[in-house]
Amino acid sequence: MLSIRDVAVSFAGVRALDGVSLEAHPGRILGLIGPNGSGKSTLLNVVAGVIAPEAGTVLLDGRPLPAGAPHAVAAQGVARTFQIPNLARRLTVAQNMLAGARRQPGEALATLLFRPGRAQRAEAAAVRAAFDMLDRLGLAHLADHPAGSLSGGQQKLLSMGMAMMADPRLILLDEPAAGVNPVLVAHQVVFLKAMAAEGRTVMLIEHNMEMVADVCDEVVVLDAGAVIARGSPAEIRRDARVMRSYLGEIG
Ligand SMILES: Nc1ncnc2c1ncn2[C@@H]1O[C@H](COP(=O)(O)OP(=O)(O)OP(=O)(O)O)[C@@H](O)[C@H]1O
Repeated sequence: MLSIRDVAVSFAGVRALDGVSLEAHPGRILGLIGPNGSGKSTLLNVVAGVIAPEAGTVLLDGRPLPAGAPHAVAAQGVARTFQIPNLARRLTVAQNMLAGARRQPGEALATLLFRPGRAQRAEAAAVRAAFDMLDRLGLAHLADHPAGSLSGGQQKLLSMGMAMMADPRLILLDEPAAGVNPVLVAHQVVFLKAMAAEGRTVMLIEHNMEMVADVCDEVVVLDAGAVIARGSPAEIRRDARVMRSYLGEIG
């Protein structure tokens, strides 16, 4: 379980997060919504260890996640995607997917020198896992294409798969549906539900309210750096305060 407790962040004296607390549970998908500038990305960056909060803690399964140390946070089983996918555009789709795999034993020099068979087996398993993931995402037919030649939506799907290759306990997604056509959003929905069904905790920032309603078990609404509502997607749609702060975007 992810527990965010009383997290506060300021930028040059401006409060971006003002004592935010929330919980996200394994096997469930939590949506984080709110108007532009309400602090959603900042909160994601705190959890991912990119921003060290000036107050508050983030716990994963009861243990504090290191603050301001993204690699250490990733090593605890936290993966994320970005608004703009972080891909090696000239490498193939399959090579990108492989790069998402958790450090393989083959990368350790000692293993390579003294246990070459083990390193080879691990590499073969990683290649299989990468192709399985491409299959799940409906991208297998593009395996040999440069990642940069994919559509924006396909790149977002690829980056989701890459994040999943590390077998994370917690996955953080920043606007996966933005600029993506409805067919690929439907792929994302199926994929995210499957990830949650495997017992992972999923937290996503999303402006696409149709996707939020479709995929999220629970929604937390931020406004001006504070949580103003939480509940099921249906409850959030009925919340008058949310409607007031968020009317233009909730549709
Ligand atoms: N690196 C930064 N330096 C200064 N101010 C920042 C920085 N990052 C965010 N902010 C400010 O913090 C507040 C919260 O921003 P944040 O990006 O977290 O909001 P958001 O809800 O993710 O917005 P959006 O939906 O537009 O992505 C905003 O007022 C923003 O201008």
